[in-house]
Amino acid sequence: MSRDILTVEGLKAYYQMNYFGVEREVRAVDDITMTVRRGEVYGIAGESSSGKTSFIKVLAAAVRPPLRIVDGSARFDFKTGPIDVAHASAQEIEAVRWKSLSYIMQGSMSVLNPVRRIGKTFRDFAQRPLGLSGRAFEERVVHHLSRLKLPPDVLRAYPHELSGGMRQRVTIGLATVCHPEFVIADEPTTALDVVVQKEVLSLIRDIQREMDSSVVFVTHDMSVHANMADRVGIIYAGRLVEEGPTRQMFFAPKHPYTAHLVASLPRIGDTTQRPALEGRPPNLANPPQGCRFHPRCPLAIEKCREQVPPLETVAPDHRTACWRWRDVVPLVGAAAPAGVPA
Ligand SMILES: Nc1ncnc2c1ncn2[C@@H]1O[C@H](COP(=O)(O)OP(=O)(O)OP(=O)(O)O)[C@@H](O)[C@H]1O
Repeated sequence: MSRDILTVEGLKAYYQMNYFGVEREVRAVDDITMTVRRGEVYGIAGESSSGKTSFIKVLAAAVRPPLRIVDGSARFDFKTGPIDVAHASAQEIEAVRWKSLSYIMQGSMSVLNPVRRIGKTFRDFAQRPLGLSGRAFEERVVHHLSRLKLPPDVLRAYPHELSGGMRQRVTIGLATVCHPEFVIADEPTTALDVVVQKEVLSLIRDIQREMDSSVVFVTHDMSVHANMADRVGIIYAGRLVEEGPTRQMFFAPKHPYTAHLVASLPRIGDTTQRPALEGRPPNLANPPQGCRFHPRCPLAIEKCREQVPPLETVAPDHRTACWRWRDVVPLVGAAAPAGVPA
């Protein structure tokens, strides 16, 4: 069995729309190549509309029109065999769904049917993949819920009868009850208050460790990455622009965009103005030539306007797509941002 459980190669997924006869293409995922290891937690960060959700929709085999896979592959190497979710049939996806590959979606209500009791939803999701029925199934679910600190009576409740934090734990329960090898989570704690957020994140981490599953999660909150991820990948305008071990990403970033994301985090006791990044992210229907970050980059030179920088390895496990990575000023020695372990 290879060390990597997921291998993404040259993946492109575009929204293809037709407005009154005019074709329009939004290049939300544009040539992403990366891997995720067994047992690893890989965090994906980037600002709004950079393509994070579109990317993980491909990984979660949840692509629906107008999003279409245009090129590349996303191959999982599960114990039951390999599967390229970018090209698999609905039946092949069905065979790995929940048992091998599961998805914690944005906003817990979207996955919970408001007119169905939680227990019924568990049955819909997990009974077939687990191959259990009756009492054995119920015992398994109740035991799993207890690990999530949820009482058995949630099974009789309707979603609206639970608090936001409980609903989110139910969602995590649904995504993990079959002990999947790979869990994908999209902003799993958005809309929760800080205390519940911490609880939910440590639950995901505990369950991941216990099951030795791999997790890919998306959040724009860098302090969550600092505390959860083994490695972090930064997406800018549909492309992976840097990835590396979490600590290095915070203290020795090699891409000016990552350096900006880290520098703009608040630091305890520091009241100086945070540097603002000028300009807006590019329109993905018509992205700029060369490096997509060049119109906003303080280090941009002529070459950046003309040539796309390849993702090159600059340190063990650390890759960046920047012609000027040697000139990116690291934050080593600076105070750790709030919420980031020093
Ligand atoms: N259903 C859709 N139809 C057309 N374009 C879309 C659709 N959904 C997203 N897009 C576009 O695709 C691009 C990437 O969006 P995506 O939601 O993947 O970004 P994101 O990084 O997850 O953003 P956020 O953090 O706000 O969720 C954006 O330009 C967005 O406007």
